[in-house]
Amino acid sequence: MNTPHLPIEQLQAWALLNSISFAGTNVQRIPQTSKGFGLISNKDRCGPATADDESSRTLLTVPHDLVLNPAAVKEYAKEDQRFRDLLVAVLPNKPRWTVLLFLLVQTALARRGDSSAFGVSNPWGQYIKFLPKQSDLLVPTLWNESERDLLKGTSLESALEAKIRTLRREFDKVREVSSGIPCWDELLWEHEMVEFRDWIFLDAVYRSRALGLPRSGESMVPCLDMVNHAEPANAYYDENGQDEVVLQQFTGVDICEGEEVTINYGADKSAAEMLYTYGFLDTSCLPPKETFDFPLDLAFFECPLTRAKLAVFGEQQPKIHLEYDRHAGEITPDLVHWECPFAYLMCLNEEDGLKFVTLQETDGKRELRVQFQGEDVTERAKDFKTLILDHDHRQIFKYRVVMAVEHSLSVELEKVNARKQSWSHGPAPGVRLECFNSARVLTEMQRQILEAVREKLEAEAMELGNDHAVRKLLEELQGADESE
Ligand SMILES: C[S@@+](CC[C@H](N)C(=O)[O-])C[C@H]1O[C@@H](n2cnc3c(N)ncnc32)[C@H](O)[C@@H]1O
Repeated sequence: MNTPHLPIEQLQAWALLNSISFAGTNVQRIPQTSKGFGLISNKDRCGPATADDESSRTLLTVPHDLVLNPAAVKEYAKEDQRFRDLLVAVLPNKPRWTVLLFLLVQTALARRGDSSAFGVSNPWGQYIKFLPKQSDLLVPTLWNESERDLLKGTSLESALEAKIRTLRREFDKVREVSSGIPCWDELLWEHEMVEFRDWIFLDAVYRSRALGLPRSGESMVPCLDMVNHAEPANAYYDENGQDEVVLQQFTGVDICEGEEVTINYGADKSAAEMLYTYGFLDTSCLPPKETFDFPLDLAFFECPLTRAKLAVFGEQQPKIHLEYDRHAGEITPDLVHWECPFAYLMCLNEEDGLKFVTLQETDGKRELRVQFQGEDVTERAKDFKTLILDHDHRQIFKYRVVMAVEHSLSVELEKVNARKQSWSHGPAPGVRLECFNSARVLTEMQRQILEAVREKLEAEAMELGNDHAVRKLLEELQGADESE
């Protein structure tokens, strides 16, 4: 079901009604781009040389009570008994979830049309009608299956799968709990007013439009969330002495009549993060450090202790973290860096001095502890890279780690390389050009980094292979293979 939309020309009237002031700016569609709407200056503005004259630099002011964040939703719930019941029943365990629940209810009310029977009306009930349509939001959780396939072999493949699983769990819980409350069952489910795709959409909306306010924290601010990203940007947001959210022109920066007003969504965000969060990649201003994670392939170790190792490490899907220092130059093995703390624990066995014990606590609970060379090291489970340094076989352990990480990266590279040819054919039917282009840029960038890390790992394996103990181990393994 679609949410009714309001033409963007009506935004000024909605803003006036809610005491938002645009100071010589207005929201318009940005032509010849896939940006959607943006904020445009209606006049020439010479950037003041100093920060003193705050009011002349102000482009937009939004009252504090329109800011949407978990605290604001809790305030709203104080006035609206039925929503409060829903919140208490669902018991969202993450603050973000509280906001999504609020937006889901506003969506259902907007679709129903007559919301008078359903509690306290809220400006967001109208504002959500100015938000992009689901088909216009290019955040990858909303890409179709063929588009998502393009991200196979990139760091976003497993991140997206995990995210969709989490969203599914959340939505199922909302559905299960709210259908047990008659008024919410009627509004949300009786006429299938909302569905899973709405939950994915609202998550994408909040992720791509929330800003980190200095005092109020992560929040969505109506109208300010119409401002697009640029690097360098010509404006920034802040909270003033009256608790209002203000958009300010940078000192010393001019903005011409008709020019777009922009902010910076985060100078340190990697390409993958930009695509995941906002659905676009701006290759003209990539951050100095590119960082991303890949899952470590646990099957490689064929280890019966895997579950115990994961439990003491405290992660279910440990990652290999990769970094590339873009400012230092082209992508080469000496400018890339890898980390995988779990692999150092994963590569150890009982014969290396690793032991798991369960302790009975005074309250009857049992606790899993890990020992290494006779010492309890549970609190240092993430630091086996250091713990192995005193061991006679440290070079062998490092060799195992390098081989395991190289194997995992090779699996990803194989997936990426398998699709290399298809990029030259352009997007397949049903794949949007913007998604195709973003996926191609991300894939190629990460492929080059993966190749450089793999080269580095090969060099590290070669160096470790010169170690006497490692050579002996390799000869033994080779002997065992030949005798099989
Ligand atoms: C905070 S909203 C900005 C308002 C949005 N353009 C709209 O029409 O509602 C963020 C979204 O705007 C788009 N966007 C912002 N900056 C962009 C840029 N530099 N290039 C392409 N899209 C951009 C992306 O779709 C992003 O998810």
